[in-house]
Amino acid sequence: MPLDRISTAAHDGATGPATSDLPPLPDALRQRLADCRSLPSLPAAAARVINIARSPEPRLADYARAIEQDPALTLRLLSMANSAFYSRGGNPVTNGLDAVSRIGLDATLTAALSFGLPRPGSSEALEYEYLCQRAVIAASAAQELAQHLCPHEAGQLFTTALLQDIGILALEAVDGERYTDHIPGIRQHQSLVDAELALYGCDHALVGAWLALSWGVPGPMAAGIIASHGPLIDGDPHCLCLRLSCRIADCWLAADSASAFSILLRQLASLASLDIVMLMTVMQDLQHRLPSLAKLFEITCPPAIDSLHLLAEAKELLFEQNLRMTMRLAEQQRELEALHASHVALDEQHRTDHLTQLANRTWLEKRLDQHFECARAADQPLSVIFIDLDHFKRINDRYGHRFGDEVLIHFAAALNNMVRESDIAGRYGGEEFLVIMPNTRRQYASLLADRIREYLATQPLARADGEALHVTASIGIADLEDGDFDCAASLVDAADQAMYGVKRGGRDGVGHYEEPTNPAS
Ligand SMILES: Nc1nc2c(ncn2[C@@H]2O[C@H](COP(=O)(O)OP(=O)(O)OP(=O)(O)O)[C@@H](O)[C@H]2O)c(=O)[nH]1
Repeated sequence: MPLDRISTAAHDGATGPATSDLPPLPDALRQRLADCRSLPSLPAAAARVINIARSPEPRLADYARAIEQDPALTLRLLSMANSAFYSRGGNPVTNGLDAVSRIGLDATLTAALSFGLPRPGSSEALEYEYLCQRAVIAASAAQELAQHLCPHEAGQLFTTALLQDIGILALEAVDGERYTDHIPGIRQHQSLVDAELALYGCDHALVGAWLALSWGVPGPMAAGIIASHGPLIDGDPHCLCLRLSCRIADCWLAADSASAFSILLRQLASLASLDIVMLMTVMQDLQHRLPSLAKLFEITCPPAIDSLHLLAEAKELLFEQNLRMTMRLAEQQRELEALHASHVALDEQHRTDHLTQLANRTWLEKRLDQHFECARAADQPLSVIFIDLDHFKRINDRYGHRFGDEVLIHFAAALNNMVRESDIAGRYGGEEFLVIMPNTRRQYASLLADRIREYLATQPLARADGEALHVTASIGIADLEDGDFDCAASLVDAADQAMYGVKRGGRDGVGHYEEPTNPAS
C-alpha cells in the first residue's frame, strides 16, 4: 500500500483530518463509515491534547491545562507519573503540570490516546479483552524494540502500535454481526486480514488509519498503522518495530506461547538488524513492565510467558547462528583460497611458455627491464646469455615437428637445472633461449655458457632411429659493462649480435659482445 499518500497535514497543524489523502477506501465502505454514528471515538480531553500536539510549539502548560479539565484523565496521568517506571524514587507529583513534565510530551499524548481506547460495539465475538491485551503488549513491545533500534521514535511507536488494530472496532461498529460472523475470530491475524479483504476490499489497517486521521492523530502515526501488517524485513527500523510488536503480542497470547515464540524466533534469525540477545532483553523488560501497564490501562494482566523455555530456545538459536556463521566463514575462506589458487595459476600461465614451462618472452622482458634499472641505479653487474640451437630446422624436417618439440622441452629442462636460483631462464622464441643473470659479470656468464655446451656435447637431447641425437648451440653473452646500453632491449640485442657472430663463425661456440670501435677514434 503506498504510504506516501498518507497526508501529514494533521500533524502539521491543518484544521481538519486529511482523510482524502489516504489510499482510497472502497466507496461503499467509506460511505458507511462516514454515516456510522457508533464509531469508536475519543473523549473530549484526549481530543484537546491531540489538538495541542498538532500546534507548532506545544507547551507543557497547555497540555496540563487541557488535561486538568478532565479529572479522570488527570488521575490517570498522576498515577502514571507516580508509577515505579516514571517516578524512579522521586517525590510523588500532585498536579497535571508536574505529571506532564515528569512523563514527557510523547507519553502524555499516548496516555490521552490510550485513555480513549475505544469501547467495544455490541458483539461479544470480538473478544474485547483479548484485543486490549494485544494492543498493550504490542505497544510496549514496539517501544522496547525502538529503544534499541530507533530510540528517538520510541514514544510515537508506543501510540502507533497501541492503535494499530483500531480498525477492527470500526469495522465491527459499521457491520456488526455480519463482520464477526464472517471473520475467523481475531486470534489468527492473517486469516482475519484475508477475510476482511474478501468482505470489504481492504483490511482493518487501512480503516484504522482512516479513523485515526479523523481523530486528528499525526499523519505519520496513521501511516504506521497501515504499515503494521507488512513483512518482517531489514531496512526501516520504525516499520520493523511495529510489525514485530504485533507478532510478539500474538505469540504472547497464543494458547501454546512457547511454540509460537519458537517459530517467531526462527523467522527472525535471518534478519541482520535483530540480534537474539537484544530480543531476549526486550522480552524480559516486557515481562517486567506488563503488570503495571495492565493496571494503567485497566485490563487483565496478560499471562506471563515461559521465559526459561524462551531462553533455552534463544540459546539454541544462538548456537545455530554461530555455527552457520562459522560454516560461512570457512566456506568464504575456501572460496578465497580457490580464488587465490586460480589467480596464481592464471598468473603462472601468463608468465610461462606453454611448451617448455620456462618463462615466456613477455615475462623475460618485464623482469629484464626491472633488473636493468636496478643494476644501473645500484651500479651492479648484469649479464644476459642468448642461446640459439643450431640447425633446428633440419631436426624438424627430418624427424617431424613433434619430435622437435620434445627436443625443445628436454633442452629447456636441462637449462633450468643449470642456472642458479637468482637467474631467470626463459624461451625467447622458436629455438632461442635467454638467461638473465643479475649481479653477474661476463666471466661467470661464460662459465654457464661453457657448461651448457658441455652438457649438449655429452647428453643427447633425444634418440632418433635408435641413435642418440646431439644438438649444438650458438651462445652470445652481453655484460652491462660491455657498452653504453640505454635500455634492457639493447642489452638483449647485444647478446643476440654476439650469438650471430658465433653462427657466422660456424656455430657451436660462445661469443662475447664487443662494442663496435668508432672508425674516427
Ligand atoms: N618443433 C618446433 N620447432 C620450432 C618451434 N619454433 C620454431 N621452430 C622451428 O625452428 C626452426 C628454426 O629454423 P632457422 O631459423 O632456419 O634456424 P636453424 O634451422 O636452427 O638454423 P640456425 O639457427 O642458422 O642454426 C624452424 O624450422 C622453426 O619452424 C617450436 O615450437 N617447435
